[in-house]
Amino acid sequence: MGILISPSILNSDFADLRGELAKIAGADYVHVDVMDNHFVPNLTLGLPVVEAIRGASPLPLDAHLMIEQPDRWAPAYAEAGCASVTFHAEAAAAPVRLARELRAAGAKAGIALRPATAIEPYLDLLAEFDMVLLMTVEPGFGGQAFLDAMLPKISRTRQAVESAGLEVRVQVDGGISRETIGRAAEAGADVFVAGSAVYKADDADAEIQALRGLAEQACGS
Ligand SMILES: O=C(CO)[C@H](O)[C@H](O)COP(=O)(O)O
Ligand SMILES: [Fe+2]
Repeated sequence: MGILISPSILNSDFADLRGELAKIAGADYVHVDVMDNHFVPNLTLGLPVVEAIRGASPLPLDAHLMIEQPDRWAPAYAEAGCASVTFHAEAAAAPVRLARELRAAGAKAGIALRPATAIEPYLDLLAEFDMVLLMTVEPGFGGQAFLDAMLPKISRTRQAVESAGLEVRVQVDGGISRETIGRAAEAGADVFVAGSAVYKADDADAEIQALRGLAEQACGS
């Protein structure tokens, strides 16, 4: 299905979001980290800012909701025009019902797992989702080190997707850089969130293309 790069704006300059969005024109998505200070110990932005980002960038939005009660709040992100809405398995009361609501509202539905959450209970539900987001750091902050211990989970997820004949994307989020993207791609990830790596680079778009090249090389596409 091809490699997708979804830069996270978490560590960009929030005082100049329009300028920061313009730097990543060569990306496939804009990854927007919504944190509520309950599910994770950090507070970022919510629906009004997501709506403003949607108006300021032609790229599709990839919303990563690190919030409690996604069953109650997530559909509004689909209705606001996010192309993809991902909620955490640990916070959702009824993940299948919520995924169906997101799809009915016209968004792709994603389910995210913290590093310590096993993928196995969700494998029989894969057809309900367009994407599985495997966190490769503890959610809450950008700039953390990639957890190599997540590589077997990425492989098991990819194997399950393939053996079920599904077209579910496997997204990795946290610590993705030129140093780590190849290992994640080799394990089977095909959507890569990169925050610090992209926004710390002198040329964000060139960094996106470098990351894309390394991922393609690693998975032989
Ligand atoms: O969901 C996240 C944190 O919870 C961010 O998307 C992620 O950390 C991206 O930043 P970086 O590439 O710097 O790790
Ligand atoms: Fe994220």
